[in-house]
Amino acid sequence: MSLLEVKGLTAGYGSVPVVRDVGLSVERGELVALLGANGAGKTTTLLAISGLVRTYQGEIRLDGRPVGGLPPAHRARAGIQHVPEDRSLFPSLTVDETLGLAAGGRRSAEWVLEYFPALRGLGGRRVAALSGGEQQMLALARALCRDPSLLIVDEMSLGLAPLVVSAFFPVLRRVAAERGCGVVIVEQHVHLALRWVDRVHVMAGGRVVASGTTGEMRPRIDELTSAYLGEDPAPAPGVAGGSAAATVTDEGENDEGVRRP
Ligand SMILES: Nc1ncnc2c1ncn2[C@@H]1O[C@H](COP(=O)(O)OP(=O)(O)OP(=O)(O)O)[C@@H](O)[C@H]1O
Repeated sequence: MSLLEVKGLTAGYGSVPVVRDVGLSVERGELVALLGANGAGKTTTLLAISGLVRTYQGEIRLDGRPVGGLPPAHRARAGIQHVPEDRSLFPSLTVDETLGLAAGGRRSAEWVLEYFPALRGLGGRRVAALSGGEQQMLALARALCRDPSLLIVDEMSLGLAPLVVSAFFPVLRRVAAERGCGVVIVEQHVHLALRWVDRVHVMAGGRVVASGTTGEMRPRIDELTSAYLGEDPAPAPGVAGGSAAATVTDEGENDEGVRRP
């Protein structure tokens, strides 16, 4: 049984469906990328999985349990954590306050900081004073504080340099492997995603038009790019990967050298 199974999902805004008959799955410990050009329906699909937009038809199962009828807060309790495109952090809170609120006093956020050690030195800093990379780290760390079984990350790279983004992938791989959670990422850097994820779903016009393992999709990258994906804002030359703990303290810095296993 897959961790997440989505079948025949039709969802949208008001009375207008914008994604139709979407099917996808995520296994435990797996990184899955949702790729597609602007407006393809990636964000809407993720929002529908989290219960944040209207679903007209279809099935969403988490660990075999139907969650499609549950309100967003119940889906979150069931194990779904969503890092939205805008990260939705509170600018006036400090890093410690943000993580403390997310942990809700139930458990320490200490284990989360092992994945993001750069946040340790920033505990008293307000979100508004963090760099874009640090804010993304905090948004990911906040989501992990709830120990999700499914982590959804929309546009992880938005506003960040490819070098910074490449530092997050090995961390997510480690999280998935060590915590056994599934991770779904919308990523605009197609080549970067293909270097790190296990499986890919390509969306166009509100539908999933291609799916496969990274190994299956890599040889099709040119075909998929010209048909559906548009231009890839390709990673900077020489970006090979990042360390398994995000140490980005400012845009443009990371540890390099760890490749996808
Ligand atoms: N709040 C909304 N109300 C109505 N239509 C919307 C709304 N948000 C998005 N849409 C429309 O839904 C379609 C899919 O948008 P969506 O944001 O899901 O695509 P996307 O693949 O995530 O694109 P991008 O990469 O640009 O974020 C687009 O045509 C978009 O204009």
